[in-house]
Amino acid sequence: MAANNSDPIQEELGGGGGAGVKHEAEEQEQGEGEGAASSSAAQATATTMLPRSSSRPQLDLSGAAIHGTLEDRNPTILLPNQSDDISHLALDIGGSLIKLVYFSRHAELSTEDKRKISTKRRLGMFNGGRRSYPILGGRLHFVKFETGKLNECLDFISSKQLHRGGVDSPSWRSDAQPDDIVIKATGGGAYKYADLFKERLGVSLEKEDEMDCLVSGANFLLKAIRHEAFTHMDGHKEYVQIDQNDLFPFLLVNVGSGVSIIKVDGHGKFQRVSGTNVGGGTYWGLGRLMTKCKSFDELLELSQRGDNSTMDMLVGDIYGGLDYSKIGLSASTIASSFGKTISENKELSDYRPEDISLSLLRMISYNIGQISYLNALRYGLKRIFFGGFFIRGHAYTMDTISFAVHFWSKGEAKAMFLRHEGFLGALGAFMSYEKHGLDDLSVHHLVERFPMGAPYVGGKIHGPPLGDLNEKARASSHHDCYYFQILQISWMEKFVQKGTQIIAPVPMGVPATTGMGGFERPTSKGDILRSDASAALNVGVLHLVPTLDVFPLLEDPKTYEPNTIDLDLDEYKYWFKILSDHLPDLVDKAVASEGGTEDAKRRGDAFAHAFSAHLARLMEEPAAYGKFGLANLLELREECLREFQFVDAYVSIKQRENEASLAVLPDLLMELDSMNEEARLLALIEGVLAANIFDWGSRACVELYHKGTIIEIYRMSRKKMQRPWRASIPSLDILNIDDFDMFKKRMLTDRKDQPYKRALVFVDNSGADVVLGMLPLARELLRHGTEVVLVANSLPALNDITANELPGIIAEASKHCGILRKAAEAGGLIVDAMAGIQDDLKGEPVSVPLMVVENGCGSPCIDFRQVSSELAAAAKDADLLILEGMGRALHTNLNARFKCDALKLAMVKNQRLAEKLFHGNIYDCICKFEPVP
Ligand SMILES: Nc1ncnc2c1ncn2[C@@H]1O[C@H](COP(=O)(O)OP(=O)(O)O)[C@@H](O)[C@H]1O
Ligand SMILES: CC(C)(COP(=O)(O)O)[C@@H](O)C(=O)NCCC(=O)O
Ligand SMILES: [Mn+2]
Repeated sequence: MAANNSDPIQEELGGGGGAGVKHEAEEQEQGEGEGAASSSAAQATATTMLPRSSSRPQLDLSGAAIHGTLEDRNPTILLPNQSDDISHLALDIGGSLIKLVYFSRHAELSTEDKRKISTKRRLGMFNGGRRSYPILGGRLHFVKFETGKLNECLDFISSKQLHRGGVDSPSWRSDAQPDDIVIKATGGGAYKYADLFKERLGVSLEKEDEMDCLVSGANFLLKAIRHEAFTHMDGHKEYVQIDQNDLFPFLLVNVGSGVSIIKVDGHGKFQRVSGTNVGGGTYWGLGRLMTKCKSFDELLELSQRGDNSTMDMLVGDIYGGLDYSKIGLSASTIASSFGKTISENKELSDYRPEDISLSLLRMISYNIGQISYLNALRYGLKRIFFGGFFIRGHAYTMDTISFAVHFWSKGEAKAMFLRHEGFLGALGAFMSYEKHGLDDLSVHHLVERFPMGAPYVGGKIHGPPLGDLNEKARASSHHDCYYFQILQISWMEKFVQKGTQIIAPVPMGVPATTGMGGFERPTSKGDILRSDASAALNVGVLHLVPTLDVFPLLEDPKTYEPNTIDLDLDEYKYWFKILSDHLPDLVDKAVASEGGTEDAKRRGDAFAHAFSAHLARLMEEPAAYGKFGLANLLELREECLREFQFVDAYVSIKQRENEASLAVLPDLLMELDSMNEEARLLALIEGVLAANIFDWGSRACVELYHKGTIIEIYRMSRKKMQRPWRASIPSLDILNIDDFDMFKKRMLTDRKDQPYKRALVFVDNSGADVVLGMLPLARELLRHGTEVVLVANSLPALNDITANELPGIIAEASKHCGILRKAAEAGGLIVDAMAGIQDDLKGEPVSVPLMVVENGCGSPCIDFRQVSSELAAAAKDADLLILEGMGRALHTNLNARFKCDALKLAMVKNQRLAEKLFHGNIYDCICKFEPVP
C-alpha cells in the first residue's frame, strides 16, 4: 500500500536498475484491490528528471552547505561531510508486516541564492547558533510489506540502496563498506531475520526495543503532525487538536498481530501495563481459515457486506426477542460472539463468509476496546490512542472500538486513532538514531504531501478530447461608451492593444488532445472497503523543512486557522466541480508549457488522473488527508502538477503578461504622478483591485480570457470602480469590506508624519496585477519613506509571480522610474543597473530599500503557520502587511488577525464565494483595513 507514498521522483532518481524492482514492491503493496499498475503512466513519471521536486522549497537546506555561508539563521542544512550523522532507513519487522520508514534528501541548488543571501544580510538574519548539528531536510517515506514476503522488502531496499543512504545521494557513504553499515530495527524480526539482512544486504541490524519505539513514534507523531489523531464515532471522523502541554499521561494501545497496552507518562517514560493475544493476527488468522480469503483486505472487505446476527447470539435470542433492560442490554446487544453457531446443526460452509468476517471483526475490536477501557480505568486515564495495522483506517473497526470505550466508560474516556497507525514502531526506530535532529522539528517544519505515484494512475485515458483553444471566440471589439481622460486613454489603450497578446491562444506544441475531467474510481458508499492503495493516501510523505517558521506577526498562532470557509461535504462538492471543470484548461496550459511533446501529454494525462483521483478520494472522505480546507485543495493541485514534473504551467502566459504590462507602466506612473495624493491613493488601490482580475485560476476569469473580454472588464473597472466595494450591513452581520477611508486617514491624515517603517507586501498574480497594481502601490509606500518587502511565492502556482521572477520585473520597471530604481538599488535587487541611463536623482538622499523575499509556499493561498524563515525574519520590523488576491486574502486569512496593521485587497472571482462571504456578486472587491489598536 504505501507504495503510493514512495516518491516517483525519488524512484526515477533511483535509475534503471531500481525501477523494475520498485514496481514489484509497489504492486505487492498496493494490495489486491486496486489492480496492477500500468506501465504507461509509470513511464510518464520515469522518463524525465526534475531537479526540483517538492513544493515547499528546500532551497535553503542545501544553500548553506553549498555556499558555506554563515548568514543563515538556522544552520540546518545537510552537510555532506557529516552525513554519517544522518540515517536513512529504519525497520519494524513484525509478526505480520514489515514497516519501513526511510528518508530521502535532494540536493537542490537555488539560482536565487545570491539574492537571498544579500536580502538576508539586509534583513539582519544571522546565524543564531541554535544548533550545533544539522537537522534533516528532505522527506520521510512510509512503506510496508508483508513479513511473509521479506524478499520483496529486501529487493526494495536494495533497489533504492536505502541501506547505503539512498541512490539519490551518491556521495553518501560511498566509501562505507556494507559491513560498516548498521540499520536500526525493531520488532521481533530484527532478531529473527538479522542473519538474512547480513547475508542479503551485508548490513547489521541494531535492535531497538519495540515498546520504546512505539512510544517515541507516537510521541513524535502527536507532536509533529497537525492532523494526526482523530476520533471515529458512528462513522464520523473528527481530528483532535493535541495540546502539547496537556498530552500526558495517555494509554497507547498498539494493535498489531498481538496487542500491547502501554501507559505513557512522558517522553521515554512509559510502562507496558497489559496486552492481549487476541489481536490483528487473530482476526486475520481465524478469518483466513474460516473464509478462505486470500488477503487481509479481502477479509475486511467481506465484513462490510456481513450480517453478524446470523453468527452471534444476541440478547434477544436468549430473551425471546426482549431487551434485558434491568442491566441495560437491548435485544440487539451481542450476548455471545459466534454463540448462535452452537445451537444449529450447521457446518462452517453453511455460513456466509461475509457474516463470519463481520462477527470476527466485531468480536476482536470490541474486546480490544473493552480491555483498553479497563486499563484506562485502572490508571485513571481518559485518553486512549490506538495504533497498529489492524485498525487499517477501517470505519467499522474504529467505530466498534470507540463504542466499547464510550459505552463502558460512560463517555468518560475517549478513543483516538492515529493516521500513521502502523508506523509507530518504525518511526520510533528511526528516531533512535542519534543526532539527526528530527526531534528538534516541530509541526511547522513538516509538510505532508500526498503524492500519487505513477503506478496508481495507470491505465487508459478516458474522457473526451478537449476542444482546440483556437476555436474559441476572438476578442470582441465592441466599443465602450466611457469617456477617458487623455492620459488614461494613452496607457490603457496601449495596454488594450497589448492585451490582444495577452488573450491570444497559448501556443501549443501540437493540437491539444490531453485532459480528462472524469475519474475512474467509483466513489465508495461506505460499504466498499477502500483498497489498500487508496487507503495508503491517508499517510503522505513527510517533507522535513527546517527552514519553515511560524509567521511572527500572527496575533495568536494557536487559534489561527488559515481557511476562511470550512469544507463540509456540500462545500466540497461545489469545489470538486469547479476544480474538475478547470482541469482540462489547466492540463492544456501545463502540456503547452512543456512544449506539447508526447511525453508532456502523457504526463498531462497522468496528472489529470492523479488529481481527479485525489478529488474522488476526498469526495469519498473529505477528512482523509487530515483536516482539509480549500487552501489545501488548491495546493494539492500544484503539488500534483509538480509530481508530474510540470515545473511552471503558466510560464509563457506570465511572461507575455509581464511584458505587456511593463510596456505601459511608465505611462501609468505618469498619470498617477499627475494626481494629488488623495486621488492617487484611491487610484492605486482601485488599480490593485481591478488588476486582480488577471487570474488564471478562476473558472470565470478563464472564460473571460477565452472570450477575449477580460481586458474590457479590466478597463471598465479601472475606470469606474464601484464604491463602496462591499457595504457593511450590520443587521446581516456582514463584514465591512470597504475600509479605504480608514486606510487613507491613516496614511494621509492621522499619522502622516509617522509613515510605516516597513511594509510586507504580499503579491499575487503576474502581469497587470503585480506590474500595474502592486508595484505602483509599493512605489507609493517607498515615497512615503516606508521600506517595502515584496513577498512572493517560492514556487509557481497558477499565474502567481514568484520570488525568482520579481527582481527581473523590478529591474525592468526601474528603468523608467527613479523611485523604484533607488529603492531597488538600496535593497540590493539591482546593481548599477542604470549605467548609461540619465541619473535624474543624483544628489538625492538614499532611498529606503525595496526588497524581495520568498514566502515559502508553492500555492495560491498562504498558511501563516508555515512560512520561509526569510519571511519570518523580514516580519520582525514590519508594521504593515498588505495581502492581495483571492487566495491569500479571501480563501485564506480573511479572518486572520495580525500584530500589526493589515490591509487585505482582493477581487472576488467566484460567484458562490461572493455570496457566501458577504451576500455579494462576482467581481466585487474588498478593501479591508485592520489597524491594531
Ligand atoms: N495487508 C495486510 N496484510 C496482513 N495484515 C494486515 C494487512 N493490513 C492490515 N493487517 C492487519 O495488521 C496486523 C499487523 O499489524 P502491525 O501493526 O503491522 O503488527 P505487527 O508488527 O505484529 O506485524 C495484521 O495481523 C492484520 O490484522
Ligand atoms: C486560485 C485562486 C484563489 C487564485 O486567485 P488570486 O489569489 O490570484 O486572486 C482563484 O482563482 C480561485 O479561487 N479559483 C477557483 C474558483 C473558481 O474557479 O471560481
Ligand atoms: Mn493568484
